[in-house]
Amino acid sequence: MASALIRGMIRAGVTTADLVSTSDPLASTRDELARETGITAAASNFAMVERSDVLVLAVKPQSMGQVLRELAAVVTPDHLVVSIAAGVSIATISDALGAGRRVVRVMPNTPALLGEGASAYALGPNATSDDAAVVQAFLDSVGRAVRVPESQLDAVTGLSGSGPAFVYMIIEALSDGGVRAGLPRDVATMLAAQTVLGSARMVLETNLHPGALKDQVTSPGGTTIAGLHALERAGVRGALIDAVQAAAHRSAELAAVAPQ
Ligand SMILES: NC(=O)C1=CN([C@@H]2O[C@H](COP(=O)(O)OP(=O)(O)OC[C@H]3O[C@@H](n4cnc5c(N)ncnc54)[C@H](O)[C@@H]3O)[C@@H](O)[C@H]2O)C=CC1
Ligand SMILES: O=C(O)[C@@H]1CCC=N1
Repeated sequence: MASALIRGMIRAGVTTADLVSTSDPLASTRDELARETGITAAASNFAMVERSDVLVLAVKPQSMGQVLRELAAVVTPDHLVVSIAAGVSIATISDALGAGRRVVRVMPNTPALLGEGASAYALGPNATSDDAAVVQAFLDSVGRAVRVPESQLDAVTGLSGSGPAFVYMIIEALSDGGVRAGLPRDVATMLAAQTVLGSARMVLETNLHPGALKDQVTSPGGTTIAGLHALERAGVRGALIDAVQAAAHRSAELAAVAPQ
């Protein structure tokens, strides 16, 4: 996820490679990212803190405890700390880093790589309006971003954080449908992906309700209503609601198991 954000931000021109550093205990990971993007690889998290104003914590929730312990001695109120870890609360991060630390919690998603991310963020009690502006600009450069109360971030994680995987599965299944109906795989996958992309843009750019746009496609006694009936019989709406709810629930569970 960090790689997608770094590449997306440099691609958008909101920062330049010489202003970004990465640290990762896996030398191959940090060196490859540095080589491919032109950013600097730091030898340790400690070295990163010394040279940075904004620290983005992009490790697995299960690794956050260790990282926060490493950083506690060196992070000051002069740093803005941005966490993208699912399920790790602002209170957990603030408690580990010490009083007065400026913390923002973000839930991005991987299409940020292409400037099409969907992100939400919440401010910790010491984060300033300038910090909000920095994070908003950083996320706007890689897609759309919205500020929410922290209590909504598990729901965001279930919807847009995990959502790309749900959509990829839908695209793969639509492509299977095309193949089942006789199309070559490459044609089917292109048509499926472009149909999802175009439909998403229709929702965002016409501001019409998705149900109204659905009705525009659906002729009386036609092909679309036959397909919609099959989807309703299979419970697709319920399955997608369950998927988002399950992922949101898991995000809340990670809060309990994450940094110890
Ligand atoms: N993958 C996704 O679509 C999204 C992930 N996230 C969050 O982003 C975070 C990272 O997830 P991924 O990028 O998928 O995982 P990843 O496993 O691809 O990346 C985590 C990186 O952290 C490094 N790392 C481990 N311990 C470290 C330490 N002590 N110091 C510095 N680096 C360390 C690992 O070597 C690895 O390169 C997670 O907390 C996840 O919840 C949030 C939104 C979307
Ligand atoms: O699966 C995960 O835990 C991460 C968080 C959101 C997307 N991927």
